[in-house]
Amino acid sequence: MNDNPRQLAFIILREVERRGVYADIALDENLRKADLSKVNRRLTTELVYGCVRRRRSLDALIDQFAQKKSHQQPPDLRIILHLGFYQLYYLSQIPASAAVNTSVELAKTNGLSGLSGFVNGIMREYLRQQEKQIQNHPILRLEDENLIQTLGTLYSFPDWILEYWLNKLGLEETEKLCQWFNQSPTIDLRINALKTSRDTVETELKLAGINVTPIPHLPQALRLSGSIGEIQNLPGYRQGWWSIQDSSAQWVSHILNPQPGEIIIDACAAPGGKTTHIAELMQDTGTILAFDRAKSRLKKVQQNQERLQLKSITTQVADIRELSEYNSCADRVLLDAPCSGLGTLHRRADARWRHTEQNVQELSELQAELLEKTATWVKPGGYLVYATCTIHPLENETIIQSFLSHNSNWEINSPTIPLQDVITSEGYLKVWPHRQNMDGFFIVRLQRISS
Ligand SMILES: C[S@@+](CC[C@H](N)C(=O)[O-])C[C@H]1O[C@@H](n2cnc3c(N)ncnc32)[C@H](O)[C@@H]1O
Repeated sequence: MNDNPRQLAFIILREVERRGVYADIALDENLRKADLSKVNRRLTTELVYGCVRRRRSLDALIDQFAQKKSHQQPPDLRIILHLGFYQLYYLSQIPASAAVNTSVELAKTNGLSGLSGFVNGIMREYLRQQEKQIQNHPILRLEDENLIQTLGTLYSFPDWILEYWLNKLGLEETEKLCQWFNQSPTIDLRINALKTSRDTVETELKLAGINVTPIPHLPQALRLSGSIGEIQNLPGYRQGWWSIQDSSAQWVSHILNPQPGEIIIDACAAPGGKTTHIAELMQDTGTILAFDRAKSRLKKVQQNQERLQLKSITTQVADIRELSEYNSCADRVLLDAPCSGLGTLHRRADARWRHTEQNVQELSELQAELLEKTATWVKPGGYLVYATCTIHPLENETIIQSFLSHNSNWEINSPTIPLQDVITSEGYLKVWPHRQNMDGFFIVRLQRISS
């Protein structure tokens, strides 16, 4: 058992930085084993996600105050300095003395007693500089001559992502997007209209002391803010009144526009956020085939179907590239494609460091292959919705343009929705997070106009 949030954060960060474990998985596993108060759980979570997200900025502080560069420091010491600087630079509620003393303690308890004086010295030097700091001269020193590196140091993103955003959005919007991705994510609910109404859920949540606001233009969406506690304990969860789903993702099934009684294929369905939405929109009539190659994730589709008390979904574990049946048999197909998730960087602290231009390219090839395959399942006159939670064109526009260039029997069927400013002239729905205040998304509806 570990009841020290900083020591636990150190252990988790070591798993993330040195063994490559996903931050959310390492955090969940360790929090489950630990015996922490609610306050200390929150602090551990903040420290882990904060240090992972701000790694580049924290390294820049080490580079600025130590003689050796961050990557030359002993790996455990670097983690301890990240934790210390994160508290000093980003967490105003933690007294500086507590940040320094606990970091020194961390060095001593983790086999780095000989370097505890160095930890103390570097953090006190930071505080001395901070005292001297004049307004408009931030303590984090920026290399003004290179804009991408300046932004990278300040907002902690890799160069290749910043370069793309700068080209696409310009400086002002890029900064807004960086700031947006560096905040903690909000939680949106999608109300199960077959069980209850949005007003009822809103009232019940407010009675339970939760801050909640309806989201404009989306009839089933509510946004929660502030302290929420365990999701499973919120009113209506066990009764299947709602699911957690970001507002952007809720647009996908509305744009698919499934009709009662139809045959729908959800090609990459797990864990079932959109599959269950489709079933709800179809009044739970008709047939929904939900495929996914990940067996354990597909189980969640079944669990969600049971909790929401739906019955029209049939699941099948499959790599869809290997399915030979289903030719021209579906009224509508949803391809919610595997993607880099570059529109949801605020949700996964380490995602910005895991992806590379190379792996976006590889994903793009897989997406093109999945689109060719799933298009064969649609009846003449039927629809296919292609969606991703990335804002990278290689995974979005490029895939669709290439598909249309050699499939003349398909065209874009531009959706009419109340939020018309997110529909481009080509008919794509593109959500930029900092503009619409929701996850970044790309959605397009295609129609098979002839056989
Ligand atoms: C974006 S996620 C789907 C999210 C889901 N639609 C939802 O709303 O909950 C993409 C999914 O594609 C699945 N996948 C990737 N390649 C696949 C393939 N070749 N065949 C079937 N499923 C695949 C992954 O296992 C993953 O669950």
